[in-house]
Amino acid sequence: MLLNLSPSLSSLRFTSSLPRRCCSNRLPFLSRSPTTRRRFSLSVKMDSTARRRSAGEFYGRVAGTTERGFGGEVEARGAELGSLVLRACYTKVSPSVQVENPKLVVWSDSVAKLLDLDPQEFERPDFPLLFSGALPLVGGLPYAQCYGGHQFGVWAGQLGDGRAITLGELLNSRGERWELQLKGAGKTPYSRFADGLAVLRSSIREFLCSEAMHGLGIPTTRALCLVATGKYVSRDMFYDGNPKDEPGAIVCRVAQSFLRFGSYQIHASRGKEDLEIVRLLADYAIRHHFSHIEKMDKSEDLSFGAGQEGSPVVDLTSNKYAAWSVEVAERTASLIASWQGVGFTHGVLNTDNMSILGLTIDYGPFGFLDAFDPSYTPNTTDLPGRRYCFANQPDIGLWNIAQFTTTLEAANLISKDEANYAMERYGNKFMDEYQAIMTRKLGLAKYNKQLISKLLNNMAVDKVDYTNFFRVLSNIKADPNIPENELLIPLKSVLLDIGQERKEAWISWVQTYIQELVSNGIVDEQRKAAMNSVNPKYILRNYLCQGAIDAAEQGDYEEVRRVLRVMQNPYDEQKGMEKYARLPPAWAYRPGVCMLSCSS
Ligand SMILES: Nc1ncnc2c1ncn2[C@@H]1O[C@H](COP(=O)(O)OP(=O)(O)OP(=O)(O)O)[C@@H](O)[C@H]1O
Ligand SMILES: [Mg+2]
Repeated sequence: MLLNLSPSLSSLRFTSSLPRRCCSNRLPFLSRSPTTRRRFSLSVKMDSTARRRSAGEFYGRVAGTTERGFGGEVEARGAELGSLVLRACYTKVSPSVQVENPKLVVWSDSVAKLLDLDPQEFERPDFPLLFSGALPLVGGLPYAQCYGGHQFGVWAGQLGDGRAITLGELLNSRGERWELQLKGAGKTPYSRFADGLAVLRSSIREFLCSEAMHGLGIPTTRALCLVATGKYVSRDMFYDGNPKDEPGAIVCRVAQSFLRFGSYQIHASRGKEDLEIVRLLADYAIRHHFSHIEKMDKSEDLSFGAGQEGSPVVDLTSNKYAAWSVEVAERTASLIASWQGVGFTHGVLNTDNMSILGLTIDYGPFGFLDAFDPSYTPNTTDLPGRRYCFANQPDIGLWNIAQFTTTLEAANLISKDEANYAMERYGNKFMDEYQAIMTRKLGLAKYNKQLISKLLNNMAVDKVDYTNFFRVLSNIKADPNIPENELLIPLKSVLLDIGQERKEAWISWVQTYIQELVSNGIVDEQRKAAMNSVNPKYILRNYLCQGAIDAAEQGDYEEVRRVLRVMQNPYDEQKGMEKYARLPPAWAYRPGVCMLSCSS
C-alpha cells in the first residue's frame, strides 16, 4: 500500500538506475550454489615509483618500523556461504525489517537540502515508518547491489549488499543524482549467513561520522536520518560467544553513487560471461558521475610518459576507461591524504569499502587518532598485522587501486601501461595533496619535509594528541626573540608529562619552526585564522560516540543530536561546547569504546 504523502516526500523525483539488463530479476538463472564458484586471484602490481612516493615509508620511519608489509594473515570474514547471484549487478528487493513503534533518533537538515526535501517532513508521524522501510516511498525502486571484494588482502568473493537496500535514485532541482540507501533494512539475496540488520550502536557511529566528515570537508557518504526500529538484534560484539540483544536501527544514507571497487571486481572474477557487466557498469559510472570524461576533447594532447626512459606513452583521450581509472586513482589519493590530515583511521579498508567516487564509505570500527601513533588501528580484527593502521592507509589505497586497475585490465578496458600509469598518478597525487595539507596545518608557505618529519617523530615519542596539538600550534608567535623558557608556553596544554630531555627536543623544534615562520613572513593573526580553518577544534573521538550511544540505548536521543551539532562546525570555537574537545577519559579505554570489532 502506498501512503498518501505530503507534497515534499511524494514529489521526490526518482529516476532510472543501474543498467536494466544487469538486474537479476530479469535473468532466467538467478543463482547457483557456492560449490561451483571459481577462484579469483589478482596479483598486486605496485608501480615502483608510486610505491616509493607513497607516505607509508615516511610514517614507517617515524614509527621506527621501515619494514612494513601488510602481514598478519587475518581470516577473511565473509567467505562465500550463501548462494551466488550470477550475471547481474543488482536485484530488486524491498526492505523487510520488523518494526515496533519506530522512532526518529536524529536527522540532518543539510542532507535534506541536498535532496530538496522540506525539513518539516522529518516531523511527519509516518516518517520513521518510511525510513525504516516499513512503508514504501512513492516512486521508489528498491534494490540491492552485487559486489565482492578483497578482505584483509584475501579475495572473499560475493559479499553484498547484504544489508543495504537502495530505495532509489533521485534527481534534485539542480539535476544532481542522489541515491538513498537504508542500511540494516533486512535480508537481500546477498545476505549470505547474516540477518540483514544493524544495531543502534553502529548506526549512531555511522550517522555521526558521516556528518562529521562532511563538516571537516572530507568526501563521504552522507546520512539523512537514523531510525530506531523498536526491535532487538542479537550481536556478539566481542566475538566471545556471548551474544547480547541490542536495539536495532536503520540509517538512511545518501551518496551520488554507492558503487565500490568490489562492484567491478566481482564480475571480473567470474570470467568471460560477466566481463560485459564490468564494461556496462563502467559506462554507467562514466555517463552519470564522470561525464566530463565522455566530453573530453579528443584533440587536446593528454599524452603522458613520452620521452621518459622506459615509460610508454599513455594517451588519456583515446581511452575513456583509462582516463576514468586515473580519476578514480586520484580521487582515492586525495581522500586518503585528507584522512591523514585529520588523523582518521578507517579500520576496514577492504576493496568492497572503496568508493569509485573517492568517498569515505562504511563507518565500521573507525577511529580518529588521539595520541599520535602511526601504528594505531581501531579495529580489533586488524590487530595481528595492523594492515589497516593509520600509517598504512596510503599504501593500502594503492594496493586497492592496483586491484581496481587489474579488474579493468581483465575486462580488456585498459592496458597494462594504462593500469601502471593510474597507479603512478595515485602516488603523485597522494604526495602532492599530503604535502599541501601538512603545510597548511603548520601554517607554512612551503612544504618543509624535515620540519614535519621531526614534528611527527616528537609527537609519536611523547604521545601528543593529534587534533589538539595542531589547534594550539597556531598560538605560537613568529618572534625569534622569545626566551627559551617561554617557548613551550603556547603548547603546555598538549605537552603533558614530558621530562627535561624531551622539553629540550621540543624547544629545538619550536625554534626551527619559528625560524621558518619568520622566513615565510605571514602575519601571526592571519596565519592563526588560516590554521584554525584546517585544524579542527572538535573531532568525533570514539568516546564521544559512546557517550551518545549509552544515552540513546536508554531512550535519550539528545546527546546524539548535540554531538551532531558540534561536529557540523568542527573548525569553529563553540561556546559551552569545550568539553567535546577534551581528551578521552579513563573509561574510554574499556573494550568496545576506542577499540572496536566489526560486529555491527
Ligand atoms: N548483519 C548483516 N547481514 C547481512 N549482511 C551483512 C551484515 N553485516 C555485514 N554484511 C555484509 O557483509 C559485507 C561486508 O561487511 P562490512 O562490515 O563491510 O559491512 P557493512 O558495514 O554492512 O558495509 P557497508 O557500509 O560497506 O555497506 C557487506 O557487503 C555487508 O552487506
Ligand atoms: Mg562494508
